[in-house]
Amino acid sequence: MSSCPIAAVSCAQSRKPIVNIKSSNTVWHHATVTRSRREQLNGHKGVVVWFTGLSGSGKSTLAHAVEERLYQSGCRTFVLDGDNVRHGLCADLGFSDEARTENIRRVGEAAKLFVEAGTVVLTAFISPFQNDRERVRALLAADDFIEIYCHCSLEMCEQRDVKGLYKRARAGEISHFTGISSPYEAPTAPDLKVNTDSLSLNDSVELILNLLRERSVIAAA
Ligand SMILES: Nc1ncnc2c1ncn2[C@@H]1O[C@H](COP(=O)(O)OS(=O)(=O)O)[C@@H](OP(=O)(O)O)[C@H]1O
Ligand SMILES: Nc1ncnc2c1ncn2[C@@H]1O[C@H](COP(=O)(O)OP(=O)(O)O)[C@@H](O)[C@H]1O
Repeated sequence: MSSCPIAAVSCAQSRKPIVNIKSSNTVWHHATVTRSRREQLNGHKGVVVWFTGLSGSGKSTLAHAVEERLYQSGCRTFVLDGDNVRHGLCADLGFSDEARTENIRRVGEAAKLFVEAGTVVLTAFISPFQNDRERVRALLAADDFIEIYCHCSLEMCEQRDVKGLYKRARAGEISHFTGISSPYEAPTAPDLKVNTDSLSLNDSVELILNLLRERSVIAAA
């Protein structure tokens, strides 16, 4: 279960938050409808399933395919997707290292709210920096964050070029493009590594669902 929110705030303060907490005269209001009551109602626990990988590595495809399966089995789910979130919550952010760090910080906080709501939230962000991903993990209880590394070679991602962005990045039309002119730090100890350049979509989905069963997020098949 989630830790005391006040403890989470002081923990964030000790880790030097990227955005200073400016609203100092605020007091946490405790809900009577708690996370555990919501989870009881939903029949499953809340969790973050965090997909990371290069553009075109399969994050969105997998997040939505896994969501579909979870939805069909009666789970409360939501996908937070990089492209979509950048149309609203993070519309003010570009692709510098600092902007990506702030993007992931905001998404981590949003994902934490979904977990409090007892939801299985699936996030599809490149999230290229190990520190940023670790900071999100640290926001949550140990069981509440599952990191899935969508592993796919740059060559294959470029070959797929789902949105034509690699071609434009190679032509110099897009700067700071991950894998070309901006770094990607691969996870050193992900909860699961899915090789999307060799596995089928179905097999990849099954791997992830098996992990969710193992972690008791969903009932055994
Ligand atoms: N410069 C640059 N580098 C990488 N990606 C770019 C860039 N410009 C636009 N895009 C599009 O934005 C999507 C990535 O956004 P994210 O929020 O996931 O990025 S990050 O986590 O903050 O690094 C990414 O989506 P995916 O292809 O689904 O990963 C791209 O469609
Ligand atoms: N095992 C797999 N898992 C996910 N996507 C796959 C897999 N095999 C092939 N693909 C294809 O790779 C592409 C991944 O694109 P997308 O999901 O948009 O990536 P990302 O969200 O990481 O940018 C899609 O065209 C998808 O059909």
